[in-house]
Amino acid sequence: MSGAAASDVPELTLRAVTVRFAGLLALDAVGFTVAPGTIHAVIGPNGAGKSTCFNVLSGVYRAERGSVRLGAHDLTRLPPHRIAGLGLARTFQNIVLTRGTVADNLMLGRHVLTRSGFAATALRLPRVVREQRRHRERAREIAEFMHLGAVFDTPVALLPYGMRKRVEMARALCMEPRVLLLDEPVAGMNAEERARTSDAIASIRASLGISIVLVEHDMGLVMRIADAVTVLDFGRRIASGTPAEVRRDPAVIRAYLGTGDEGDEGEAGGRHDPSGHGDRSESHEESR
Ligand SMILES: Nc1ncnc2c1ncn2[C@@H]1O[C@H](COP(=O)(O)OP(=O)(O)OP(=O)(O)O)[C@@H](O)[C@H]1O
Repeated sequence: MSGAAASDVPELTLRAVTVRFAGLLALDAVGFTVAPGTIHAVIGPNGAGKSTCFNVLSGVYRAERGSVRLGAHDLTRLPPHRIAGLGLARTFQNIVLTRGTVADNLMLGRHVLTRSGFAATALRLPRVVREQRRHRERAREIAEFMHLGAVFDTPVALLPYGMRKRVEMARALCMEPRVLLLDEPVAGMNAEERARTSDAIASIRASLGISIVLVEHDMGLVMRIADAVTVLDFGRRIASGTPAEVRRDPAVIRAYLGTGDEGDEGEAGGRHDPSGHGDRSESHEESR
């Protein structure tokens, strides 16, 4: 499937981003760069600041200090719809679609790109009908690409959980983003759904050439598909590099296992093995 030309995908850069909630430093001068066309994972134990980072990138939270840039554009003070309009689409961790068919949900994603105004749409002018048809064709193409072609006209409520999460990803792709933010895309999935979604993410990068920023607790997935990893702990960037580099970084191992003192592991709830051999995805399965 065709997507953004590689030259269209700009670098995404966070510089010294600081976010504070009533005195708590959720992000403390965090910076990293997402190279065009790469999968960049942001990992870290619970409460490390990953979601806050995503919310700053998508304009939901505003940085107290620092900046976010997408190529020539300064996103730091822009509202979410302007950021989306510049080509940054996101999925949400806890949203499970329940309404409409797959096609309806994907067409919502096309809404950002629709030119016709309310009156023209209500009057069903020929050019509006043509535009709608074009959007629907593209939505179907994206559905096929995400292995959802067979259920294009099926109500999402009838689909299994893993497929609904893929519909959400397809909806974000329907915005024709240059950067896709995926917030825990495999949380709650069983092993088969995880494998399918992981393949889908890898083919988005390979076929569309867009950048992907990924927050994920499933270390196996991160180690398999990420090109670069930024590790946060208590709001600070403690490491960055390739998956192989960060998995053997002593600061990362300490962060995931607690202080390193014996018997400390139990207390460090939510701290997991960054090696990718044991991950907490099993607990997600239990929680479904
Ligand atoms: N809206 C908010 N108001 C107050 N504190 C917040 C808010 N959002 C996040 N925090 C706090 O900021 C810190 C970072 O939270 P954040 O959700 O970004 O971490 P996380 O790495 O995404 O964690 P998890 O893996 O559990 O989702 C935590 O201490 C959290 O309690």
